[in-house]
Amino acid sequence: MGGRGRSRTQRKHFRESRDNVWKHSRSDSQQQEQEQEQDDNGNNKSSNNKNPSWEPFATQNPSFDEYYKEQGIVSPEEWDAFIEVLRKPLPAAFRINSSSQFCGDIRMQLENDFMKCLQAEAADGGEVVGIRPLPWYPENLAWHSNFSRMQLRKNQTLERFHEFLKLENEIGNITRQEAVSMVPPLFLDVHPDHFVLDMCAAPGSKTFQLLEMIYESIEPGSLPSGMVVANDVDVQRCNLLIHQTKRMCTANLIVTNHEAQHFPSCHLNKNFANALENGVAMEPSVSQLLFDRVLCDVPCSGDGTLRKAPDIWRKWSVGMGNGIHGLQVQIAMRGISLLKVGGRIVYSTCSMNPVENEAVVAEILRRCGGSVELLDVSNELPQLVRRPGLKKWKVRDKGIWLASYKDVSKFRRAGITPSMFPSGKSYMDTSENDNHTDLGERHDNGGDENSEKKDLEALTDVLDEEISTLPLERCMRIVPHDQNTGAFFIAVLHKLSPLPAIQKKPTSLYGKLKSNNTSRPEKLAKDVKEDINGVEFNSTDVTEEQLPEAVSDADLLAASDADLLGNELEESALDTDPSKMCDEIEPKGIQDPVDKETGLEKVGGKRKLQSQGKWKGVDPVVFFSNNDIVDSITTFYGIDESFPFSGHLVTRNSDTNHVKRIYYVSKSVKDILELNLKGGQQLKITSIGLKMFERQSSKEGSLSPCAFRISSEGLPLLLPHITKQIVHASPVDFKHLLEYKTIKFADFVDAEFGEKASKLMLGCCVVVLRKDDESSADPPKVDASTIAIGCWRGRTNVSVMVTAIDCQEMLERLSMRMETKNGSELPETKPSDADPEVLGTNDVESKEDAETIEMATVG
Ligand SMILES: C[S@@+](CC[C@H](N)C(=O)[O-])C[C@H]1O[C@@H](n2cnc3c(N)ncnc32)[C@H](O)[C@@H]1O
Repeated sequence: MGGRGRSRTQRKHFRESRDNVWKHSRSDSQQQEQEQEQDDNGNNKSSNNKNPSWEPFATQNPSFDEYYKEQGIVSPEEWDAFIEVLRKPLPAAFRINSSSQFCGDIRMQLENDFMKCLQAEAADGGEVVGIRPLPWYPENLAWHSNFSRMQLRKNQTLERFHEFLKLENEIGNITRQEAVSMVPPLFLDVHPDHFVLDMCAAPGSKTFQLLEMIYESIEPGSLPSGMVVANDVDVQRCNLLIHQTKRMCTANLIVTNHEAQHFPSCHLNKNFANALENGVAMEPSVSQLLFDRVLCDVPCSGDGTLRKAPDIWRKWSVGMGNGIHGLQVQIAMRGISLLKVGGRIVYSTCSMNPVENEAVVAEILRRCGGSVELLDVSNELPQLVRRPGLKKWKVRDKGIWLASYKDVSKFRRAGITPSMFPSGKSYMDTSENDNHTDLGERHDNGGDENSEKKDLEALTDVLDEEISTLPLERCMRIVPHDQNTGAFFIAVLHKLSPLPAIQKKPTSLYGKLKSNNTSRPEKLAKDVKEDINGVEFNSTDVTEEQLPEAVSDADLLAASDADLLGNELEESALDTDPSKMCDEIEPKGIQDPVDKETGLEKVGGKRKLQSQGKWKGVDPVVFFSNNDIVDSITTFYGIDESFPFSGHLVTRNSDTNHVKRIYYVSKSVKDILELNLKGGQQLKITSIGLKMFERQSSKEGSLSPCAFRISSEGLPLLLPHITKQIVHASPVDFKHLLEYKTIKFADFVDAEFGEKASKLMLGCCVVVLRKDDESSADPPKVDASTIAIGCWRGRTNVSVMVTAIDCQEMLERLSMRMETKNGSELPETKPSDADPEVLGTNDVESKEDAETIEMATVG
């Protein structure tokens, strides 16, 4: 699976929307130049730069220094080393897609070719240039490379390596990803039968990793029983996520577009449950959507990505972390509520700030009242250097250090909450038995803001330190100077029992509601009840004392539909847009926010809104039930009966006669889809399943007995199950097809192959590369190493439906395999004349429907 099967259109989107990490951005080189231009204190020497757009990024920010020195995330002795590394550009890192058919070949090439060549050159006195596997990532699948443009220009091996990376990245065999961003999925312990929720998933690098884990050890032609739901609130970033994960060619993924803190608890609705009781409907196999694993990679201030995004130096302020803490708690709590008992949730940020990290973890532990445990994972990934979480920290607000909530003036209580402090205690809690004068109290009784500030400044020196009693040392903080990376924070939690139900006083619920939306009390009460039906509750063992915040987790759980908590975030005066904060690339240059296949809404565009589904602007997902079409496809390709086919097909168009694309969904996704349909379409699905068939739109296509061709994404899954329209080619004919794209039946080197091809029906067919030990008489066998391409059997020839770049990659892989095996190349014979009848050799992009030109391999 993965690393193949993208159409040119998809790849174009993908390329345009991603930074090219192999090409040092101008900011990187500017940063390097700037380093040279700085004096020892980090001050800029060059002051005569008139063009502001050419200003180098300032890699310093006094508030940043002051804040983190005080928080003690590194010791005072380490500070200089820490800050020095933070100012340096980040080395590139990438992962080999473990589910790609060519995973082993690529790893071998990195280990035996590039790494060794560069080592040999260094030993010969050349410049030392590092490419090396990340020691903590399993099976040498993740790599780090560090070289400058100058080195690239001077070194031939590096130049070759650079070209290799560009090609494999484009093909999808490798994925560029910041090293530390690869860590959270590794702690999630995902198995192929798990249902996994990735709550804040775009642009999708971690989703891709999770999918690879689901697919581990899965045979070609079969699917894992687990699945991934990847969610993001941002429509445009959802599109990026869809394009990223499409490279995985998976039927086990649903992409949704919700606020994670309000992710729906998808369960049977009351009407359906009643119908069941009356024996009216069939019971679905899943009655509520809960997950075995949840990844909660929340939006954050992103200061762990300073090396990659040096503009954060300028933007950084204390308010960024304070402003987003509340949302982070809400998202994590929602994740825990959607987690099965016994399941694991990973909370992560690319921020170093304890308010976004330890404070959030501490708050969720308090809210969960013993039903969730913070795991000690110190013996997992032992080679990953990390530091224990902090037990104490302070909160800074408006230039003042606050050691506990009692230090917060009443004017600031909307933005600074008790949950930000190590004890998590509210003003009421901390003022009890407190002998010294309490500022909060004093100002509640009529102090003005200026005198309050003076008082607080005076108090700063004598703040009582709060120390958390929770085992926060089990959290992990990765700091840049430990292993030349970005920074990251990770906490691993285990759900031990159902979440406690909170018996809220009706007044606080409605009080909150009143201030938000006085006209909705009845609706809210109904929403709460419905959601409680869906989410597990145990009303026995929690008291309000365990819930320091005004809004309890019961509210939080209950509020997935009600907009109960929305205002809390607004009140906390975010000085930055959380949806744009991310440890990964920004979706630059997305040309068209509509994914034409998924039907995702075009923001501000002219797309006609569909009204069939619950969600405006998003085409509904419908099971494809046109038996005539399904039968014609089954017969044409001879799909064997053992393959679960009918019932697994979906489309985004309820008019089955005009369907252009048919998608395949795994059993797990099918079950959830059925649940969603029966439960009132709670899920806003922007993409689902694997594109398996596409309507053939060309003139010649209409002459084929089957209107639908197999899409390149669908071929790997279908290949072991098709018995017709499939032929095996010798290596030399296979290579010729890739080289010349169209070959007349009579021109194949193996005449028998030409004859067999001519006997296929007009239309889509599959050409499989014959293995050394197979004769043309053998029936086709398919295994993990089988290589196949989608082709078109025309009137006089066979034409490949493969783009030029995919052909190039496939040819390179084939010749590398041949060389390794025989030490020899394939014979260079050329067919008499390549016929561009269907697809011109160099004409792939000019065809009317560029998406018809595809390739697929099995793996
Ligand atoms: C740190 S990035 C996620 C990176 C991603 N996990 C990856 O590895 O590629 C945070 C993401 O959260 C999304 N986001 C922000 N607020 C959100 C919310 N309330 N609900 C869901 N997603 C949100 C942003 O759009 C952004 O894509």
